Amino acid sequence: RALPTSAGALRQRLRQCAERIPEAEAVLDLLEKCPEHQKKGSFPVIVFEGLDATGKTTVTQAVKDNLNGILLRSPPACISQWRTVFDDERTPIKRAFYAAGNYILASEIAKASTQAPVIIDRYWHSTAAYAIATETSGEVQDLPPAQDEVYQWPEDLLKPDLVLLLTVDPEERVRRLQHRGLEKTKEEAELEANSLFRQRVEESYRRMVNPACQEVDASPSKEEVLKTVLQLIKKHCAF
Ligand SMILES: Nc1ncnc2c1ncn2[C@@H]1O[C@H](COP(=O)(O)OP(=O)(O)O)[C@@H](O)[C@H]1O
Ligand SMILES: Nc1ccn([C@H]2C[C@H](O)[C@@H](COP(=O)(O)OP(=O)(O)O)O2)c(=O)n1
Repeated sequence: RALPTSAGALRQRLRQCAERIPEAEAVLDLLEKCPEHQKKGSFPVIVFEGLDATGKTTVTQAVKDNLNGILLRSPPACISQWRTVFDDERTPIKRAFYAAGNYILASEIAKASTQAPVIIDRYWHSTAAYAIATETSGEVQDLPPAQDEVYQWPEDLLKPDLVLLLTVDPEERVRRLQHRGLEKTKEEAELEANSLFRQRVEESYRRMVNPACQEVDASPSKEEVLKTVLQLIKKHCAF
């Protein structure tokens, strides 16, 4: 399968292409500096997932301000300048890059969660959901069955305390995309053109387990969504 699900597997894949792609060597160097099996600090780690334009950037910023937290994202800033290089590569190499981003992010999370609540814009669930949706075609019924191991969290990757999946109804999502007009990744362009792909990504998010995502209807106003999210955090994360 295209998605490597351990640090060892993704390192091996990056090593195989490092001679041809110098950026892969650079990612490997950064990975090397991250100790394996990172442990969380005592502050909660809260992840926001969802399709493009569901409001992740908006709500993560607001939650960060509200909780005096630290905001992180996957892929992390230290490798995001190489994103365009890997987005143009074959699927297995591209997936290894995003997977590596999550492992590098884990060491940032470990450190930050000793200091303050950590809010994260995309993490493993995004890497998995986009990979699964890209490898299948057609309807959500054609996805791997619900109990398949592709929906499992990697054993050696730091787990968050809470994962909130933001969903908006399709009409509202198109409205938000149109209002924004930022440059989109190739995959996001396809996503817009192909609503079946969008459905497969969202259904894959819903099937993820250990930890599973908790779905939040992000169609209401920014204030309403923030209120709902803060209540969920209060309920699930004692701090
Ligand atoms: N609850 C909301 N109601 C209406 N518009 C919103 C809401 N949340 C975000 N938006 C707008 O929708 C667009 C996409 O939001 P953004 O936070 O960038 O999403 P993402 O990070 O998930 O791609 C932005 O123009 C943003 O201002
Ligand atoms: N942790 C992550 C984050 C993004 N990806 C991939 C999946 C998609 O191809 C894109 C989506 O990223 P994009 O830049 O559109 O995300 P935003 O909505 O701007 O936050 O990146 C990933 O595989 N793993």
